[in-house]
Amino acid sequence: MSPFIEQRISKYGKIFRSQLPGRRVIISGDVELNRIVLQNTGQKFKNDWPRNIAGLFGKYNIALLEGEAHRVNRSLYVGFLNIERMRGGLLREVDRQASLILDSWKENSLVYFKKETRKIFRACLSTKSVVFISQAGQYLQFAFNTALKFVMNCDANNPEVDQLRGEYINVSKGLGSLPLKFPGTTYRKALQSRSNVLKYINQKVKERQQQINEGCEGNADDFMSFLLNKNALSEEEIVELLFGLLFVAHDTLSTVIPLAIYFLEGCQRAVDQLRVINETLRLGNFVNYIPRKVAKTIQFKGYDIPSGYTVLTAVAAVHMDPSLFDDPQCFNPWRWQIDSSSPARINNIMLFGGGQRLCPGMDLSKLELSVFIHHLVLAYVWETEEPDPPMALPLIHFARGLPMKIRPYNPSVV
Ligand code: HEM
Repeated sequence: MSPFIEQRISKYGKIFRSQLPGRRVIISGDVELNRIVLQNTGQKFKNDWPRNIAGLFGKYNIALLEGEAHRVNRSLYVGFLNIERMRGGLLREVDRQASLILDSWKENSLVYFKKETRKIFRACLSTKSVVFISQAGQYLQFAFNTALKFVMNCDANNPEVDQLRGEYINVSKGLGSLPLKFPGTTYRKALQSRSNVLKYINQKVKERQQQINEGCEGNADDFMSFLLNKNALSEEEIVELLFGLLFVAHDTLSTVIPLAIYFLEGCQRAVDQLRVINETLRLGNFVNYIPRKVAKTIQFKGYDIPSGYTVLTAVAAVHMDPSLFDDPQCFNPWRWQIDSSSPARINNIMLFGGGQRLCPGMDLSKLELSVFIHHLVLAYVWETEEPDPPMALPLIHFARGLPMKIRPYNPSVV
């Protein structure tokens, strides 16, 4: 078993209550309880958000909103990321961005993401921080550029894009740091970067609002125009919403794409059939657990689940549960085939949460992942240069940036 998979299993039991005084938390790796909790409660542990996350996300972030404010924000996300837009402009954009990245890979070259990343982010990162983001490299570029286009119609060749991406990397590092605001701390840098990005977006929103007022908006089918034309939120809320969407839309996918590539290596049948998305999401366990506040006391399998407690639905434990998935440590995309005798069931996959808070980016994520992998397997054959398994500390990263040797795919040779 790879250390990555071991890490994801060993952290969780089935159901247990935190023994620490004052911590009203139940951690659950039980599929049934997690399904009940995710489907029936939308409430999060609002006031208990770790301070670094609350500070960096801001008070208008959808994950921190409750009640009516959450409903309004969520309906805007869902309204924008609809199926027509996905099939039309979004699919074209994802396709274009994936081709741009993959066309730039040269015959027999070693795609060493750490180096690429160093080049891209030289201006804003220390050597130490390169290790942190090294897994992302070109995937980060792909996911970020795609997101930037549909969030605020900004092109990758815009000179401000590299700078903006660097600022977001700082924000991402801040999420995993201690909330210390002393000069030089990771958290302080992250707050500064958040404020730089907000200033940038604010400026763009003002420019766009003016264009709309003057009737010369052009045909930008992006989230910014969508929000401004809806007139449902204040300018401050719009800026925060754009900041949040840009973050979540690239931070997630730039990690999940290299996970798919990692699991696919040495699994030629899977590459041929490309039924890998569900299996990558199950085994990659990008999200550890999803929190919900218990609304009403219940008894469950001999456990008291008291009102007011937080249940951490340990979705990774469900995904690795041998009673739900045969040989759960094994990357086996065929378990998802309809005629498979294996008990894999799509509703046992909880990576995107559920109920009132089900991830609105779920379909877009699967689209981006599929299109990128589709272009990759049609254009190239790859092997990793040396073992570089993913590690979760707790954010997932590849220590060496998953260096790969690639050559063009030639069906008559392979
Ligand atoms: C593989 C990629 C992704 C994974 C694994 C993922 C996972 C999740 C999870 C677990 C939640 C919490 C759901 C809950 O509380 O029940 C969530 C929420 C959310 N996600 Fe994603 N996500 C991904 C990509 C995206 C993308 C690409 C977007 C935007 C385009 C996005 C936008 C959101 C938003 C706005 C929420 C908050 C929903 C709410 O609180 O109502 N996600 N995501």
